[in-house]
Amino acid sequence: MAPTVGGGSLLVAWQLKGKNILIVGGGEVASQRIDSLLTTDAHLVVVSPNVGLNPRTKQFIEEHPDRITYHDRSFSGVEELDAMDMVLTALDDVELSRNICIMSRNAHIPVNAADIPDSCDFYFGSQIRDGPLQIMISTNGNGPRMANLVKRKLQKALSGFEGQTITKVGALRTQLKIRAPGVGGELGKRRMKWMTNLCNAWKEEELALMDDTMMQKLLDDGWENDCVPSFSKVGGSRRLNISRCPAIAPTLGFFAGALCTLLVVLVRRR
Ligand SMILES: C[C@@]1(CC(=O)O)c2cc3[nH]c(cc4nc(cc5[nH]c(cc(n2)[C@H]1CCC(=O)O)[C@@](C)(CC(=O)O)[C@@H]5CCC(=O)O)C(CC(=O)O)=C4CCC(=O)O)c(CCC(=O)O)c3CC(=O)O
Ligand SMILES: NC(=O)C1=CN([C@@H]2O[C@H](COP(=O)(O)OP(=O)(O)OC[C@H]3O[C@@H](n4cnc5c(N)ncnc54)[C@H](O)[C@@H]3O)[C@@H](O)[C@H]2O)C=CC1
Repeated sequence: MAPTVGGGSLLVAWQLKGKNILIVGGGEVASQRIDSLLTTDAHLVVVSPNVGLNPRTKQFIEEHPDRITYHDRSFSGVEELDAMDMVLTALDDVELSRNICIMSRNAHIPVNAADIPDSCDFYFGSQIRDGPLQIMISTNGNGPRMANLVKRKLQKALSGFEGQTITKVGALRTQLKIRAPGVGGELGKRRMKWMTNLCNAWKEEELALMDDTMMQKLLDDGWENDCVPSFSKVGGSRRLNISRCPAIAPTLGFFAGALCTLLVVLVRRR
């Protein structure tokens, strides 16, 4: 398809640690919102009568009393928005949802209403998470179910090692920044070039297998001499174990199982 200019939305990884999020409603959709927001280290305030709570919402409230403040009542008015950094409605009452959107906008607080796309400042999307790797699939309001189906396709294309690989690369970057501190300038350029070369040169599993000793050697022999040594040169061995993302591994396991079955059938036919 031809690239479009306009009509899209900005895809960002919104940092919400320590922010206050108000969720009005406690049903099925609210439970999905809570699930997504708990990953962000935000503080959640849920306002919803207990009778309407979905079992998962109830469970989240019980399991995370330090992260979720729960008010067993109906939405009481604009004062609920005080000190909020974000507002979400997940209600079976579209009029109330619309009013909360208006209040939030007047107070300059970003708002999402699950039932009124036109009133949302941002949309949720289908997500794939593996450690620090976060992939969001958005159809920009056109087909939420389609977002879920595209996610399944993408999950099959992933190895399941990406999360661990990125975690290790992150640890190496941190060490490199300690060894060669400073922002920007020639040093910054050199750091970026070296990291790019390493990520390009090593296989994904090799990066995932990096341990502290290998990182030390990489920095001593590689960074200090402005080169990228091979995996084996810094003591790497493929016999070490790497763990796959459980959400992705079963897919691979299924295909491995299917392949074995196919081989057995072919051998028996002969
Ligand atoms: C605009 C948006 C606002 C927002 O929620 O931020 C919105 C709005 C609405 N969704 C509705 C329906 C459904 N939503 C889902 C599922 C998801 N909806 C999600 C996001 C979004 N939904 C935002 C746009 C995202 C985008 O376009 O990419 C996902 C991706 C993320 C999440 O919610 O966390 C999550 C899948 C996560 C996953 O499984 O991976 C399903 C399927 C299912 O439940 O399996 C159905 C039924 C089938 C269908 O309609 O497709 C209706 C009622 C429509 C009606 O009455 O007919 C509205 C309101 C309207 O459209 O008027
Ligand atoms: N964005 C999305 O992904 C989707 C959106 N929807 C829409 O989202 C809305 C919510 O859907 P569900 O969570 O399935 O509904 P639900 O019926 O499970 O939950 C509604 C919740 O709102 C609470 N509530 C009602 N009046 C309230 C008030 N005055 N104050 C505080 N809480 C109040 C109820 O107690 C209940 O917890 C629906 O309008 C639906 O059309 C539905 C599916 C997906």
